Amino acid sequence: MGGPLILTLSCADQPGITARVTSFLYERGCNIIEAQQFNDRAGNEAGDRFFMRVAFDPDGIDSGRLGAEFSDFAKAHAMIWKLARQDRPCRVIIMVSKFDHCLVDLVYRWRTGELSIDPVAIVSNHPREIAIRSDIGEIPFHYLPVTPGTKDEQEAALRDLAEENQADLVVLARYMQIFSDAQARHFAGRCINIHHSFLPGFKGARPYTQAYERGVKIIGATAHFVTGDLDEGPIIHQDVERITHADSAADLVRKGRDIERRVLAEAVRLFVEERVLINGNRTVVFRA
Ligand SMILES: Nc1nc2c(c(=O)[nH]1)N[C@@H](CN(C=O)c1ccc(C(=O)N[C@@H](CCC(=O)O)C(=O)O)cc1)CN2
Repeated sequence: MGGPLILTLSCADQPGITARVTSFLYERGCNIIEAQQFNDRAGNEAGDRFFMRVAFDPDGIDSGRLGAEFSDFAKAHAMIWKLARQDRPCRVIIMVSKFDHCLVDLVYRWRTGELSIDPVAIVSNHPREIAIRSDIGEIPFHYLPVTPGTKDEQEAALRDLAEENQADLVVLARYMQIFSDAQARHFAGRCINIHHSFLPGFKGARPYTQAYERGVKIIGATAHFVTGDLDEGPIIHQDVERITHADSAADLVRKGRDIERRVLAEAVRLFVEERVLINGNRTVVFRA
């Protein structure tokens, strides 16, 4: 019998829903470790939306049987839900173009046991000697070059790689090619990008140049889910740093690297721990 399970769900808000979910677990001998919920009263046309994350010890019940019984419960409440094992590492494909600082940071946090991930592949649209300047050890590297004429094939190759490796998550760690709408839809909710600006400011290419020319006093980074709309996916995590008039564009790039690394790592941790729920074009993040 494995360790704790994590149940995440969303549904139309309804009186007593929290009690019904916790009672469902209690009646099957489960012991709740952590529970958080949020009721989005943002005035959606469909009404208030309820979100919940429950970590629990299944104790006596088999997770397969629990899932089957919860499936009936979820149908009765029109829930979107997921049941995951807390101790199962998240199988991750990490994609990179020419700047590997975020990639190397994720690999370090994996090697030290900080991030519960299993990096099943590293993918770049550039050859290994261009894309990777650091030791990535035994992680398989896949060179997937792309041109406008080969984009369909290159994207199909990524889908095949994700399927073959049963990847749970694709991380765009400064991967600088735009996913087609179809590719973004294929990986909806399981592809995270690190954008090197404090969105919604400075979308698109070369955000540090844009920021320098605008004369900003703060720079930032944003980790978000990838959608067909460039740099407009639901935001997971952001952070910023102050800069001054004396900082050059190169200084912004240098100072930005540290922000990008920590923002992406935190977003991956939140995803791995099933703490991020998508709420339209926003997220609900149940932080520890
Ligand atoms: N469908 C999506 N694909 C990608 C997203 C996204 O949000 N939705 N994020 C990007 C990463 N990114 C910023 O974080 C980004 C990448 C590329 C560009 C861009 O304009 N690229 C040019 C070429 C630039 C170059 O080669 O240096 C282009 O493709 O025409 C802007 C932002 C990853 N993919």
